[in-house]
Amino acid sequence: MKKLMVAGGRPLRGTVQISGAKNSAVALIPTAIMAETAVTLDNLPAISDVAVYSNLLSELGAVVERTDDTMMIDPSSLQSKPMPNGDVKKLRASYYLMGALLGRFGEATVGLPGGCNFEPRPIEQHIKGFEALGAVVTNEHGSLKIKAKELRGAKIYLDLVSVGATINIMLAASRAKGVTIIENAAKEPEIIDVATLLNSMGAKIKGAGTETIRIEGVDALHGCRHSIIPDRIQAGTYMIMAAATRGDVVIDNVIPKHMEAVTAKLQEMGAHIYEMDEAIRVVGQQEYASVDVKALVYPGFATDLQSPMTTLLTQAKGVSILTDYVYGNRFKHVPELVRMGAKIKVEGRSAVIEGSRLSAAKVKATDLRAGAALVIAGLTVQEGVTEISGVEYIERGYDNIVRNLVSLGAEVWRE
Ligand SMILES: CC(=O)N[C@H]1[C@@H](OP(=O)(O)OP(=O)(O)OC[C@H]2O[C@@H](n3ccc(=O)[nH]c3=O)[C@H](O)[C@@H]2O)O[C@H](CO)[C@@H](O)[C@@H]1O
Ligand SMILES: C=C(OP(=O)(O)O)C(=O)O
Repeated sequence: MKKLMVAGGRPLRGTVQISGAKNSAVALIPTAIMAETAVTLDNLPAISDVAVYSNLLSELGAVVERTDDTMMIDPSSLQSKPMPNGDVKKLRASYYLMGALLGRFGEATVGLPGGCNFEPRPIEQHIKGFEALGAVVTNEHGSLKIKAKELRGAKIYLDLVSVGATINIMLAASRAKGVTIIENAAKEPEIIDVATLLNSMGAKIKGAGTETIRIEGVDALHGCRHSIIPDRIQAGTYMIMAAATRGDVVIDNVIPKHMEAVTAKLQEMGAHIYEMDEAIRVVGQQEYASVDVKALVYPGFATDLQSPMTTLLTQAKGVSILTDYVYGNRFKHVPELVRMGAKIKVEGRSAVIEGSRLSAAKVKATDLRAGAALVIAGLTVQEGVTEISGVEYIERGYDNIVRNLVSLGAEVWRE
């Protein structure tokens, strides 16, 4: 089993380049299969979720060519075949194959998704959307079989704000007859990124990034070239790392607007932040004030940064309360941080975090962002080496994390 070793006590200094966004990439790759000609994606992150998705597309018969951070997807000979098991279970975003295959072929059979399972993550809103568009959905031995004689536009009011459901409905509705309106849609930047690609492919989508999205179905979609937006969660993680190690880091290739909730919280704690056009500099301080954080849907503080933020809050004076309104049980990092000396209690959907000194320990990442939280903890420890297992989770979403941290002066290696 691979392990990540972190010898802490060194302030991070220098510049880190942020790759394209995982949550965009894993939606844009399946979106590409709706075209009749090749789609090229630039600024692709080097993460395992992307590698797994590339295998899924090859399995379906697409030609996929990858060079550096570019992926060419030629889906002209792709077919809709059942994908009940195997790689679909390795990542959450395999659910986008449902909307993409349904849109292009009128049918899809896809196993229920895997990914980070920090709590049950139902997808009934996706199903409600497919059904509203005229599909019949059945669950057969853990796979969803989705079939439509004809997809028809519909008005769909989501019961809750869901990134996955919003994108999945956008995908299928792009090829439906007539107009679909999604109300109470998610507003995450990744949704705008998917709508931008779809529109470049010939779709007619308006309102992505607002709570009402209007999709006018079209008869066919074609290939194009698209550059993926920067990963705001990786960027936020490096911002938190810079603050936690009392370092001075320029986080480059970011959209500062996407980072506002993190920037505001770090400033409230006392960190100094300088925004540039496409970069953010974080200058850490020796002392931090405790703050309360509420993880919410965008533009609120991202739930995906909740675990990294938990670690930073152990470095503040006094008691901070961090509440996750998106995933109320996303606290698997807490017992591991407690092993490292953190004083944290979970109460309902909140973590109550008291400032404390962390020490090196053997800990286990059980999901992607829990892994990031442990890396940050390891970096803040003054003496000793923190040994983190479960590295495969971290590799799902952090592009070249070891190389990046080493270039910022950290002592981090794989074993
Ligand atoms: C691949 C990807 O982009 N993953 C992101 C996406 O996940 P994902 O798209 O799975 O998350 P959603 O936005 O759908 O989930 C938000 C909340 O709604 C609930 N829900 C969602 C759908 C549904 O049908 N029923 C239901 O109850 C979920 O359990 C959760 O409590 O958004 C999450 C919230 O920002 C992020 O943490 C994930 O990193
Ligand atoms: C939860 C996450 O990813 P996924 O939805 O792909 O499991 C994440 O990126 O933090």
